[in-house]
Amino acid sequence: MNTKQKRILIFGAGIVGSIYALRFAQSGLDVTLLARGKRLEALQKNGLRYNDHGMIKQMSITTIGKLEDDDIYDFIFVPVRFDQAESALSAIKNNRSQTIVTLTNTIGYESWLDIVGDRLLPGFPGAGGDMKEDVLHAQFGSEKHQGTIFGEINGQTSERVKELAKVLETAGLHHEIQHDMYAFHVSHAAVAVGNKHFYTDEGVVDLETARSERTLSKIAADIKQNLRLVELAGIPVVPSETKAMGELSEQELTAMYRQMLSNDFIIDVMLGDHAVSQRAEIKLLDEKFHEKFSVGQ
Ligand SMILES: NC(=O)C1=CN([C@@H]2O[C@H](COP(=O)(O)OP(=O)(O)OC[C@H]3O[C@@H](n4cnc5c(N)ncnc54)[C@H](OP(=O)(O)O)[C@@H]3O)[C@@H](O)[C@H]2O)C=CC1
Ligand SMILES: CC(C)(CO)C(=O)C(=O)O
Repeated sequence: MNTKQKRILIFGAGIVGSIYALRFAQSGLDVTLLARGKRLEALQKNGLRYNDHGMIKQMSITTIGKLEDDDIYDFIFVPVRFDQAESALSAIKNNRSQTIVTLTNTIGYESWLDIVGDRLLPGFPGAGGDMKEDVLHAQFGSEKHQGTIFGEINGQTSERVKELAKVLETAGLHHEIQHDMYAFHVSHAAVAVGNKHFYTDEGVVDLETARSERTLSKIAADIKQNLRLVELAGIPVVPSETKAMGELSEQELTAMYRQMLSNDFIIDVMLGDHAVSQRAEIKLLDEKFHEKFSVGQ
């Protein structure tokens, strides 16, 4: 079957889901977007609105609010937050599609496998951004290692892995087939949970506080400690860019984050409107990471 004839569902219309849906639709792929609540209403009323180099544009994309069991897709992408993944997968469980690609932070697959079995193909998004008043502000990573990362849990290059690579190629997207997805996810989470220091009980700290020595030195210390815990558990830190972060001094990591926080796009990703709603994900990921990898476990 031609790649453009493959049916693709994006289950979840947040930032990552919207940007993949947009790119797939722009590339002529057969994509459907599942949304809920106010986001569903907005998509049905205005289409998918997005920022393109300062101009607000709109794309019409087939949007649904409910997935029927016999509505079968070649790939269902699940770009939801870690704290939402189990309920999203449970909502897909009875659908008869065979491949469910998660684009979600995680530190393991046990509960997901319990829900959808070996239909699970874990991945990680190669895109990021923010959503402001229902307008998507996002972009894909510009390097291969920042592309869409995916792979079978057993590391094999299965037919569906090859087919997914073709879909991403058709959409002109960087991607990397990862043979140790678990190591990738755990390594990535070890770094991502450092962002907990950007949160307060009310929301997100301001830019000045985020860039302060006090905040960044806590993030740097956590990242080093977390990556050490991953290695102590006998898990390789991947990719090499993440491993290299663990080898930097705390001062170097602090300087790296300060530099990142001088880029408007990264400021939006880490401290923008969406970061506020991501608090629950980072908190849960941090808790689960430390339950699993604390010294002595
Ligand atoms: N945004 C970014 O810059 C980056 C994100 N990531 C990771 O990618 C993953 C996805 O993130 P992101 O797109 O930002 O998250 P969002 O919160 O923007 O999107 C998740 C979307 O999924 C919807 N959703 C969740 N569960 C269901 C369900 N059961 N039924 C229907 N819709 C559902 C949510 O709806 P509702 O709002 O109603 O809950 C929301 O629209 C996360 O793990 C994140 O850490 C990784 C790198 C960068
Ligand atoms: C940067 C962060 C924490 C925010 O979206 C993220 O989700 C990630 O890279 O894993």
